[in-house]
Amino acid sequence: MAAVTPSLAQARRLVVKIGSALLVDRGTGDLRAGWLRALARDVARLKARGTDVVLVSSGSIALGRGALGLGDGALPLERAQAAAAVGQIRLARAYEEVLAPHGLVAAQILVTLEDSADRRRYLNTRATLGTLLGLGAVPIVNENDTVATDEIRFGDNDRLAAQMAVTVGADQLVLLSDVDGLYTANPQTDPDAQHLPVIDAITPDIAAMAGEAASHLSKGGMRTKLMAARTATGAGCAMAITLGAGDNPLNALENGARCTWFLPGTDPQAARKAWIAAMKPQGVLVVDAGAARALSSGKSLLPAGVTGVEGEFGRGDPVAIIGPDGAALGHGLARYTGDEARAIAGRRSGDIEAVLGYPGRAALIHRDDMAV
Ligand SMILES: Nc1ncnc2c1ncn2[C@@H]1O[C@H](COP(=O)(O)OP(=O)(O)O)[C@@H](O)[C@H]1O
Ligand SMILES: N[C@@H](CCC(=O)OP(=O)(O)O)C(=O)O
Repeated sequence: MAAVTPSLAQARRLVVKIGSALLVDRGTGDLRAGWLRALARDVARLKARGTDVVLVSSGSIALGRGALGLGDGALPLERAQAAAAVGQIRLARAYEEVLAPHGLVAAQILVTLEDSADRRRYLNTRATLGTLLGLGAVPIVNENDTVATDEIRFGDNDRLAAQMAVTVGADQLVLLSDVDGLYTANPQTDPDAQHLPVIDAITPDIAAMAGEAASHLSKGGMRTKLMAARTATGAGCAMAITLGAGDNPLNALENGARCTWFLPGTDPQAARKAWIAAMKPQGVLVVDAGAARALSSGKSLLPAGVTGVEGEFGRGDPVAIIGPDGAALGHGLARYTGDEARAIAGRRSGDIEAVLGYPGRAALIHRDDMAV
């Protein structure tokens, strides 16, 4: 079956990566305000037809270095972090200012690699981003450069953007770049390099084209974009690389501007269910017949339907779900600890606050966090 090339017109949830070079004029260190205003028009158009949009934007170091008089040379990590702290305020305000005339609210999200490696933090980030998108806001994501040391840095926003696409369950990720896609070789140095419009599998040949094998010293470029493509497509998200420098690059992409699409083998929901199903359960929830029926029709698991809880598990940990006859029904991520689950098992959701002494979520396992 021939795979269909994605179109931005079909995106339900879109993540767009915007690099420093697009946002900030290298010569003056100033924000490219006209370009950003045009991008905001693209975003407003997408939002108006119901597409959720998350922007992953760098630019904080580039915007902050001038204010601190740090010149335009390479910076040691601690100075880059200092510049980011100054520039991030300006960056967030710039997005707020260009989105506001379209009636759109900007939200700031700062994360590190550690936040996505830790399941609880990942689930919290996912929940907050989901709430923001549900409220119509436009999350603006960057690395939390203050706390990110080398070991816990994404280091480049290509991989951060792919991780965000996975976190929010995006179906499309667009990397706005200084090149209009992947070529058979670096087009800046090889005049015979051929453009590749669609990649349906990242084979060793494709990796070699991006210079992956060349040198561990070479940074950025296509290597991090291929890493991003692996992460995104593995989670069911299509990824495009397209030229970002012109005005309205998202509009241009939708109208057929040259790009490379990396195709996913699955969809985001199926990929997430497979991820949950593959986890080793830390505990067991036994449910009654009514709850078993509710789960098979795609509903969340409420504490009222739980008749037994086994094991010590934390919030966000995977647990097995067992029916009244002992049959394995599936896996899910618990929203309560084992002790909390034992306390609220068999109780109505409205009683949770009285039982625990603090308010909690209505479901013990949300339907999005379940593989049945
Ligand atoms: N096979 C390839 N196809 C396209 N670009 C390549 C390839 N190999 C290396 N490159 C280089 O990667 C660059 C894009 O990476 P980079 O400059 O880091 O992008 P950005 O700043 O947009 O994140 C291109 O301009 C090109 O010089
Ligand atoms: N987080 C930092 C650096 C991120 C960065 O340089 O990313 P990229 O533009 O993808 O190379 C910033 O905002 O300046």
